[in-house]
Amino acid sequence: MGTPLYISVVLPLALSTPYTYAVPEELKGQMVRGLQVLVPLGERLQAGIVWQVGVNGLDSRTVRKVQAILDPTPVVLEGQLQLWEWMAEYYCCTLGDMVRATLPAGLRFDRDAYVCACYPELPPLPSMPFLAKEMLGRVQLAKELKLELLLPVKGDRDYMKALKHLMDLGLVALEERIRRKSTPRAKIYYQVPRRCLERGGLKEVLQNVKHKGQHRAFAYAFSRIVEMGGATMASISRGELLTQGQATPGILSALEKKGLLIRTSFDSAFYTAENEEIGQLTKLSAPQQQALEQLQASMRTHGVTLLHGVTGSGKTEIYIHLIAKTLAQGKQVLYLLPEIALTEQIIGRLRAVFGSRVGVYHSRLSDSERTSLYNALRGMGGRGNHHDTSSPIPETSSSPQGPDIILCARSGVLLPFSRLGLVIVDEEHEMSFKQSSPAPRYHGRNAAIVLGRLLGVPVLLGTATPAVESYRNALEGKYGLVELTGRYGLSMLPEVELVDMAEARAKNLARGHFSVVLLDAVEQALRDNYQVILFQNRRGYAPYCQCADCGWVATCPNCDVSLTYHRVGNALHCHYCGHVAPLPLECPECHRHSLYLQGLGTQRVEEELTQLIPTASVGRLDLDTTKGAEGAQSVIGQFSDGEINVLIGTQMVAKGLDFSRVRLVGILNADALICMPDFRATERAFQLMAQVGGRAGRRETLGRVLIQTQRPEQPIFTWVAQHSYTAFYQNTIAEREALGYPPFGHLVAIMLRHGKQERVDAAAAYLAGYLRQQLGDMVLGPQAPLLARVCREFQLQILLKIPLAKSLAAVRGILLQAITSTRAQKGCSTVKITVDVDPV
Ligand SMILES: Nc1ncnc2c1ncn2[C@@H]1O[C@H](COP(=O)(O)OP(=O)(O)OP(=O)(O)O)[C@@H](O)[C@H]1O
Ligand SMILES: [Zn+2]
Repeated sequence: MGTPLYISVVLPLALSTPYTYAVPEELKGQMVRGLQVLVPLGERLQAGIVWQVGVNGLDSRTVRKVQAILDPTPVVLEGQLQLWEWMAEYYCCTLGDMVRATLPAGLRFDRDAYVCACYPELPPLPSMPFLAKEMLGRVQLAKELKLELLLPVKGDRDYMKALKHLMDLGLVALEERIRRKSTPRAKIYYQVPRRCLERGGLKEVLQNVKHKGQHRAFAYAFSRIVEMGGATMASISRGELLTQGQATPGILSALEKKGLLIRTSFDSAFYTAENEEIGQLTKLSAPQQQALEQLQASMRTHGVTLLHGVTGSGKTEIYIHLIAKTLAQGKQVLYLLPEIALTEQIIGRLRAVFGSRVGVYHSRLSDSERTSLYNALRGMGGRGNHHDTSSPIPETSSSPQGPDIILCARSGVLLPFSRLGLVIVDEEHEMSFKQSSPAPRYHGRNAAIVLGRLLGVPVLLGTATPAVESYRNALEGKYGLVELTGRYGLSMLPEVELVDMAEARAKNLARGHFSVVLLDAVEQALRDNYQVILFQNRRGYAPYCQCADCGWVATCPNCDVSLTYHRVGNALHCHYCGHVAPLPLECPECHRHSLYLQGLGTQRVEEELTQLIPTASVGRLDLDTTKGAEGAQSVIGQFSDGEINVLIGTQMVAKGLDFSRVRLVGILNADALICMPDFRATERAFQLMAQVGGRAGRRETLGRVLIQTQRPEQPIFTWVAQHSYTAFYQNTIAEREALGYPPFGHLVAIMLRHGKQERVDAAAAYLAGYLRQQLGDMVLGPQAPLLARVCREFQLQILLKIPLAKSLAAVRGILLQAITSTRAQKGCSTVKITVDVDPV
């Protein structure tokens, strides 16, 4: 026996610290950080990640032993572990939260409970309740049964009592077994090699293929891939070839042998095998070239560089040049985007240059595709499921290190990187980079900056409307700053005009929610064969259903919020809990028929517009139309192809879309953006208006933006109209400084929730009192948030406003103690308490 070795292990549970275990002699040589191991916890076995190797000062008699190593190589790399540590500390979450957020399903383990018979032949039995007898009979017959199969409902009390009775008699035993989460079988896809797609390729192939079935199957695959844009990375599923393509497995393998089909395990949305050469890069304009050189210089001296370029200045083109340079050094690029649903355009632009070297990691991928990509990145390409012999992933010729460019929403920062060379955060100002639930409640951009620092990789933030925090960091010299003040080529920033809706109504120059000015502009644009985007940041038809006589408003029974009327289904919906109710025929309070719909949602905009301008062909882009897997893509695609000429949408239409024929952008109700009780309201409103307006006139024709408002005198409209980010910034930063808001202080929001009001009240009062003793007037509240009740739970919020001079780490320490102490109070243990650092 050598000297004992102890390790600490992070378990995917809500535990604040890793647990310590002893390593058996035979496993000692293999212990490294990031390995996945099996350890005992209480009565059960649990998979966990090795956190520290060599923990001192332990008593070998009390420490339990590691049972097994579950994967031969680390599933979490060193850089990831360091990021976990930072995130858990900064965002007040547990390392267990990090495990759950990081590992794809195919690398996680499930626990199953089995009820096993203890005797092959039953001994004479005492008399027992009927339920127990019946249960014993079933177990005895099967020898062992999964617990969930034995109980009619999970945790059913009577059944659990009967089970306990049998266990006490020693007739059955409960056993826990651990197994790898099953991942669905990886699908097989086929691609057509590049040479066949080139001119004349098909003809030549078909001349040389004599077999009729092969002929047909190949022609089918070819035509489908041409339909998909003829890109070499496009792929078609085996299932489709077998059915629509009328192929047989024999035909497919013959075509494969001839090199006419290339087998891959990945959907084209993912990445494919061929290691293609880089396509042609666009030639940068002189200002773009200069910006590129400035960026490169800045990235040598600054960890983070902000590229502030107006809408349509060609930031994406500059990224592409930087990516090409990074790939040329044999390194990877992480490209973060706020919302993966809207990224088809950007994927297309990157694939046009980098082909299959682009990989996309998003929620539409199946568990097995995600696991494959994760494994490929950690250097275990193609063999990710080696434990699961029942479903071998077909061999692919992909490089073992996975794609070189990884396009992803915020969770991309959690992936394993072994040769990262550049991180790009596109549209860095987007507040959707922040995860609000569940923990870790992290900001993707900020986590990316830390990741860059940990790995020694430059981080590039790009946007036309920087977050106030980022711009300040740039002005202060913490970040490098490169600016592009003009659009690419002949394109100019659009002309912005305000429409006074109060005046329009008074003069009878409004129809429904449209001013006549806006209607005329839409008609004119359509007549000239241009396209239009209309922005209204609310989905549904109308946000209120109200009684004109008694003032009653339809509200959600589970949440403190009015119900939104949706035309589709003619019903009232809660946007928070999903509750749906039919539209009442009369007011439930006063029983008169005076109900009317108030307010404006995208469906109503659509309805009014089609009535007012019947020639318009309208598409809608909001959460309701994008729920299906391809929803957003199909609306965006139809608009790109000109099948529709008016696109109506929520903030989704403000995100980096590049359409060549949009001449007009209309903002229907700008006031709804501005009058929000939030210190970030002005920032969000400015960014939204500048971004959505920035979709207009992106080619030669001058674009026009019409903003409808009741209060045109507000300064924000001047900043938007003059495209003056600087004016916006100077005003906003002064206001933030005066009030001590970020970036002049940190905010931490503590939310308490419970089904009973008195429980939340008591817990919040205690917690706030505890915090106030230590932190004084940094503590605000408790107060009811905008939504005092959501999903039948009452909510109270305590806000910490922490000056920059104060150590955030010290405050977090106090906060965690305060929460522990609150949970220990009588009646408070079931109150849910969540902490959100830097909430948005
Ligand atoms: N050097 C170039 N050569 C050819 N086309 C270019 C060049 N630079 C930009 N463009 C074109 O101009 C349009 C706007 O560029 P791009 O989408 O890259 O701008 P952006 O700064 O990313 O815009 P936004 O911030 O509004 O999303 C695109 O259609 C792009 O292809
Ligand atoms: Zn609700």
